[in-house]
Amino acid sequence: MLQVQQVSKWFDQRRSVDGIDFEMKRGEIVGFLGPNGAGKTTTMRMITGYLTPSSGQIWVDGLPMHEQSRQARSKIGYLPETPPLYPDMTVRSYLRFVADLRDVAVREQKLRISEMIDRLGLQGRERQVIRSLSKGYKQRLGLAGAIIHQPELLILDEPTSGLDPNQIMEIRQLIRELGEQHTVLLSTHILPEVSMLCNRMLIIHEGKLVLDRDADHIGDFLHENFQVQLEVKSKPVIVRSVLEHAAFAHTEFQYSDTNEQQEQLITIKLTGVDQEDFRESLSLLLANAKIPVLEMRKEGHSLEELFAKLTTDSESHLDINAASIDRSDTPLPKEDTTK
Ligand SMILES: Nc1ncnc2c1ncn2[C@@H]1O[C@H](COP(=O)(O)OP(=O)(O)OP(=O)(O)O)[C@@H](O)[C@H]1O
Repeated sequence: MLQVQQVSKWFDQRRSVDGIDFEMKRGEIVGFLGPNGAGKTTTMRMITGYLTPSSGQIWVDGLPMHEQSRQARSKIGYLPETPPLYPDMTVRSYLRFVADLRDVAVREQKLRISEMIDRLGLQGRERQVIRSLSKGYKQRLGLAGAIIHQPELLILDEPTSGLDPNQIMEIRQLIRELGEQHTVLLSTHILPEVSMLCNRMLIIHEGKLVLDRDADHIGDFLHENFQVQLEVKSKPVIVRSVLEHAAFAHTEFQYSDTNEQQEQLITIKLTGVDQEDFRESLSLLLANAKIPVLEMRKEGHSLEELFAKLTTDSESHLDINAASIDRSDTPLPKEDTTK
């Protein structure tokens, strides 16, 4: 669906994107991660034809962007970080305007606009002026505008940035639904967002692609053992006696009252002996011992951890050059934790 071949972009004397090379297959939802200024937006703008690469080539569904830009662009829907909305237009008039711009046949426009309004949950707001929409609804409208011409490839630049938690959940759900019909490339700063929405992740750092990997295997990449944060209400002495003999994890306890016989809130960090999920064994163990669990949370990996690993450890087990990206879908060998 998309081929990005050795693409670079120079601004004045500075190279912002440096030899990026990747492909996307039809139906994939790919997360594009990177810190501020890494080159995500610049890469996305080149893919959408808004910027011309200084070198390298881009192909969309077999169409070369450098030769058949108009046809290639017709296959793409693009939602920039700030959607290009006109505040004085109404929702419906904006969609009609974008439909015209995107060459949707006049006879089809009415039906297509109604479809967008239904699909993006904009019912009842057709006549509302854009400036009075909430940020979440503006984002829905931006998405509607991005897909009104039925593109095969959808490029979303930080689609949840600046939204409140409820709006974030709603937009993520919409992206999941859009992913059923479109190939999607979405940029984000949020690592869990990639695990939630994407089946693959690309990481860009200082203009170079440093990781291209199946989204399920980020934990494997970090060589991290499974971790759980637990909150229970009990006597520390009881919880210790139950958990300290558990073979699957090591424990770290935190509680305020030093009297071990005093019932209290106890926070426990459990680190597995390997990457296996031990939550089921843990629940059974606690249930058998009649220890009330107030919260059990799987610990995630932060993007900061991942970047730290990529940039500081890169020499030891990851080649940071775009030419030798690790594109393995199989877990890397486990780290020897006995050392
Ligand atoms: N039009 C431009 N002229 C000059 N430099 C630019 C231009 N556009 C981007 N850059 C520079 O290119 C680099 C990459 O910027 P880009 O916006 O692509 O990063 P990003 O990963 O999208 O960052 P963010 O997450 O902050 O949006 C930055 O150093 C930026 O200053």
